[in-house]
Amino acid sequence: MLEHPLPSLRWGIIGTGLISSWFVEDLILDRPNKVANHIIQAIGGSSLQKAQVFFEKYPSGNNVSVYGSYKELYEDPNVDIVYIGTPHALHKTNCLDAIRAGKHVLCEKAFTLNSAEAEEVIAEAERQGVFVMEAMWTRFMPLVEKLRELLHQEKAIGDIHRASCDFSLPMDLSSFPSTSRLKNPALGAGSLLDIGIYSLTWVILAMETNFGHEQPKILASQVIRDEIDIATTAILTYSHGKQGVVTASLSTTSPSSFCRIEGAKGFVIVDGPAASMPQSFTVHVHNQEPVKYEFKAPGRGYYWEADAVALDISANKKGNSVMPLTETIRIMSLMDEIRRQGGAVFPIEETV
Ligand SMILES: NC(=O)C1=CN([C@@H]2O[C@H](COP(=O)(O)OP(=O)(O)OC[C@H]3O[C@@H](n4cnc5c(N)ncnc54)[C@H](OP(=O)(O)O)[C@@H]3O)[C@@H](O)[C@H]2O)C=CC1
Ligand SMILES: O=C1OC[C@@H](O)[C@H](O)[C@H]1O
Repeated sequence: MLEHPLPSLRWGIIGTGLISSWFVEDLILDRPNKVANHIIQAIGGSSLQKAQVFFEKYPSGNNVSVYGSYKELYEDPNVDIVYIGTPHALHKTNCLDAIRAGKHVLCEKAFTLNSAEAEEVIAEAERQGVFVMEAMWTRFMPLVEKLRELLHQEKAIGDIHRASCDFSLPMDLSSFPSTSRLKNPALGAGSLLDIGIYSLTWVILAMETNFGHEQPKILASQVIRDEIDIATTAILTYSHGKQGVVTASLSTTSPSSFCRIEGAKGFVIVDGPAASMPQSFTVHVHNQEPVKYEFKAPGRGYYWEADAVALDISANKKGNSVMPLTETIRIMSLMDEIRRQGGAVFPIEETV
């Protein structure tokens, strides 16, 4: 019998910072049971020197084109999809430019600064007939798939009543330059879009069998310092008294047990170095021995989202079912509401 070749995707990477390096390192990993081939076709930086340094530090093949502008990368006919690893405030423009050049797009979280920007990007992708997805990589981890199966199909802890998740990462912002994406409000800095988005995602993964079936009410508070939210707390209240508690802070450190999900018959604790990187979870059912599920894999795990994208594009899909575009818009709207109550405003929003 003839074997079908694996789908192949030729990636153009824009932004030569931290996440682009992690993404490239994972994509070029030699790993077992691959479902797609990922080719790093091009690297685009804001200068040729930055792109060259990135390429030399993370060598990803012999035929990689190295560009000193994003525009050149968008115009490269050998690039199928653009991976956007730039600060939040640039995502809208970077997405629109790539999409208008006819490229598929995988854009880092948070997808844009707000839901209006997300809608604009998604509408343009629809018009151009290209694939687009927010790179919320944690959703694609086998751990999350197994956890959701246990919570929502098998009802391992019965009806879920509450979930709480924390992502806190102490940052000495005073030591960062004002140009840092983690400090500069004009680049979309703040606890919510950078790390609170993971806490929000976990609460939604735990509480919602069907994403967006019910829109929770939000009660939120933020601590604003030097024009950015350095801490965010939001309570999501669903009908029948179910609640989710979302926390994020740039002053404290999350516990390794960063998420707790409570149901009528027991609870689940999720562990890992951060809410973005879960490694295990333990199911505690009343009067039974706890059961621990551990997940080990090579690298960091960015290839799962990349594999999903490759399979979707080879099937001619324009969006993904694990991170649907409607869900990206809804997450951005929930964060809009959290910021409306909490007080975080991005400079570009003050002028509209
Ligand atoms: N999924 C995950 O696990 C993670 C996701 N992220 C997300 O990735 C994105 C980028 O974060 P991260 O890699 O940490 O950021 P970095 O600051 O490390 O890198 C961002 C890159 O964007 C480019 N860039 C373009 N314009 C600017 C500008 N005005 N200021 C700063 N950089 C600029 C730069 O590369 P160049 O100049 O060469 O174009 C820069 O190196 C964010 O959306 C963040 O939320 C971040 C960390 C982990
Ligand atoms: O997505 C992220 O996860 C890890 C954090 O270090 C980073 O700031 C954030 O962008």
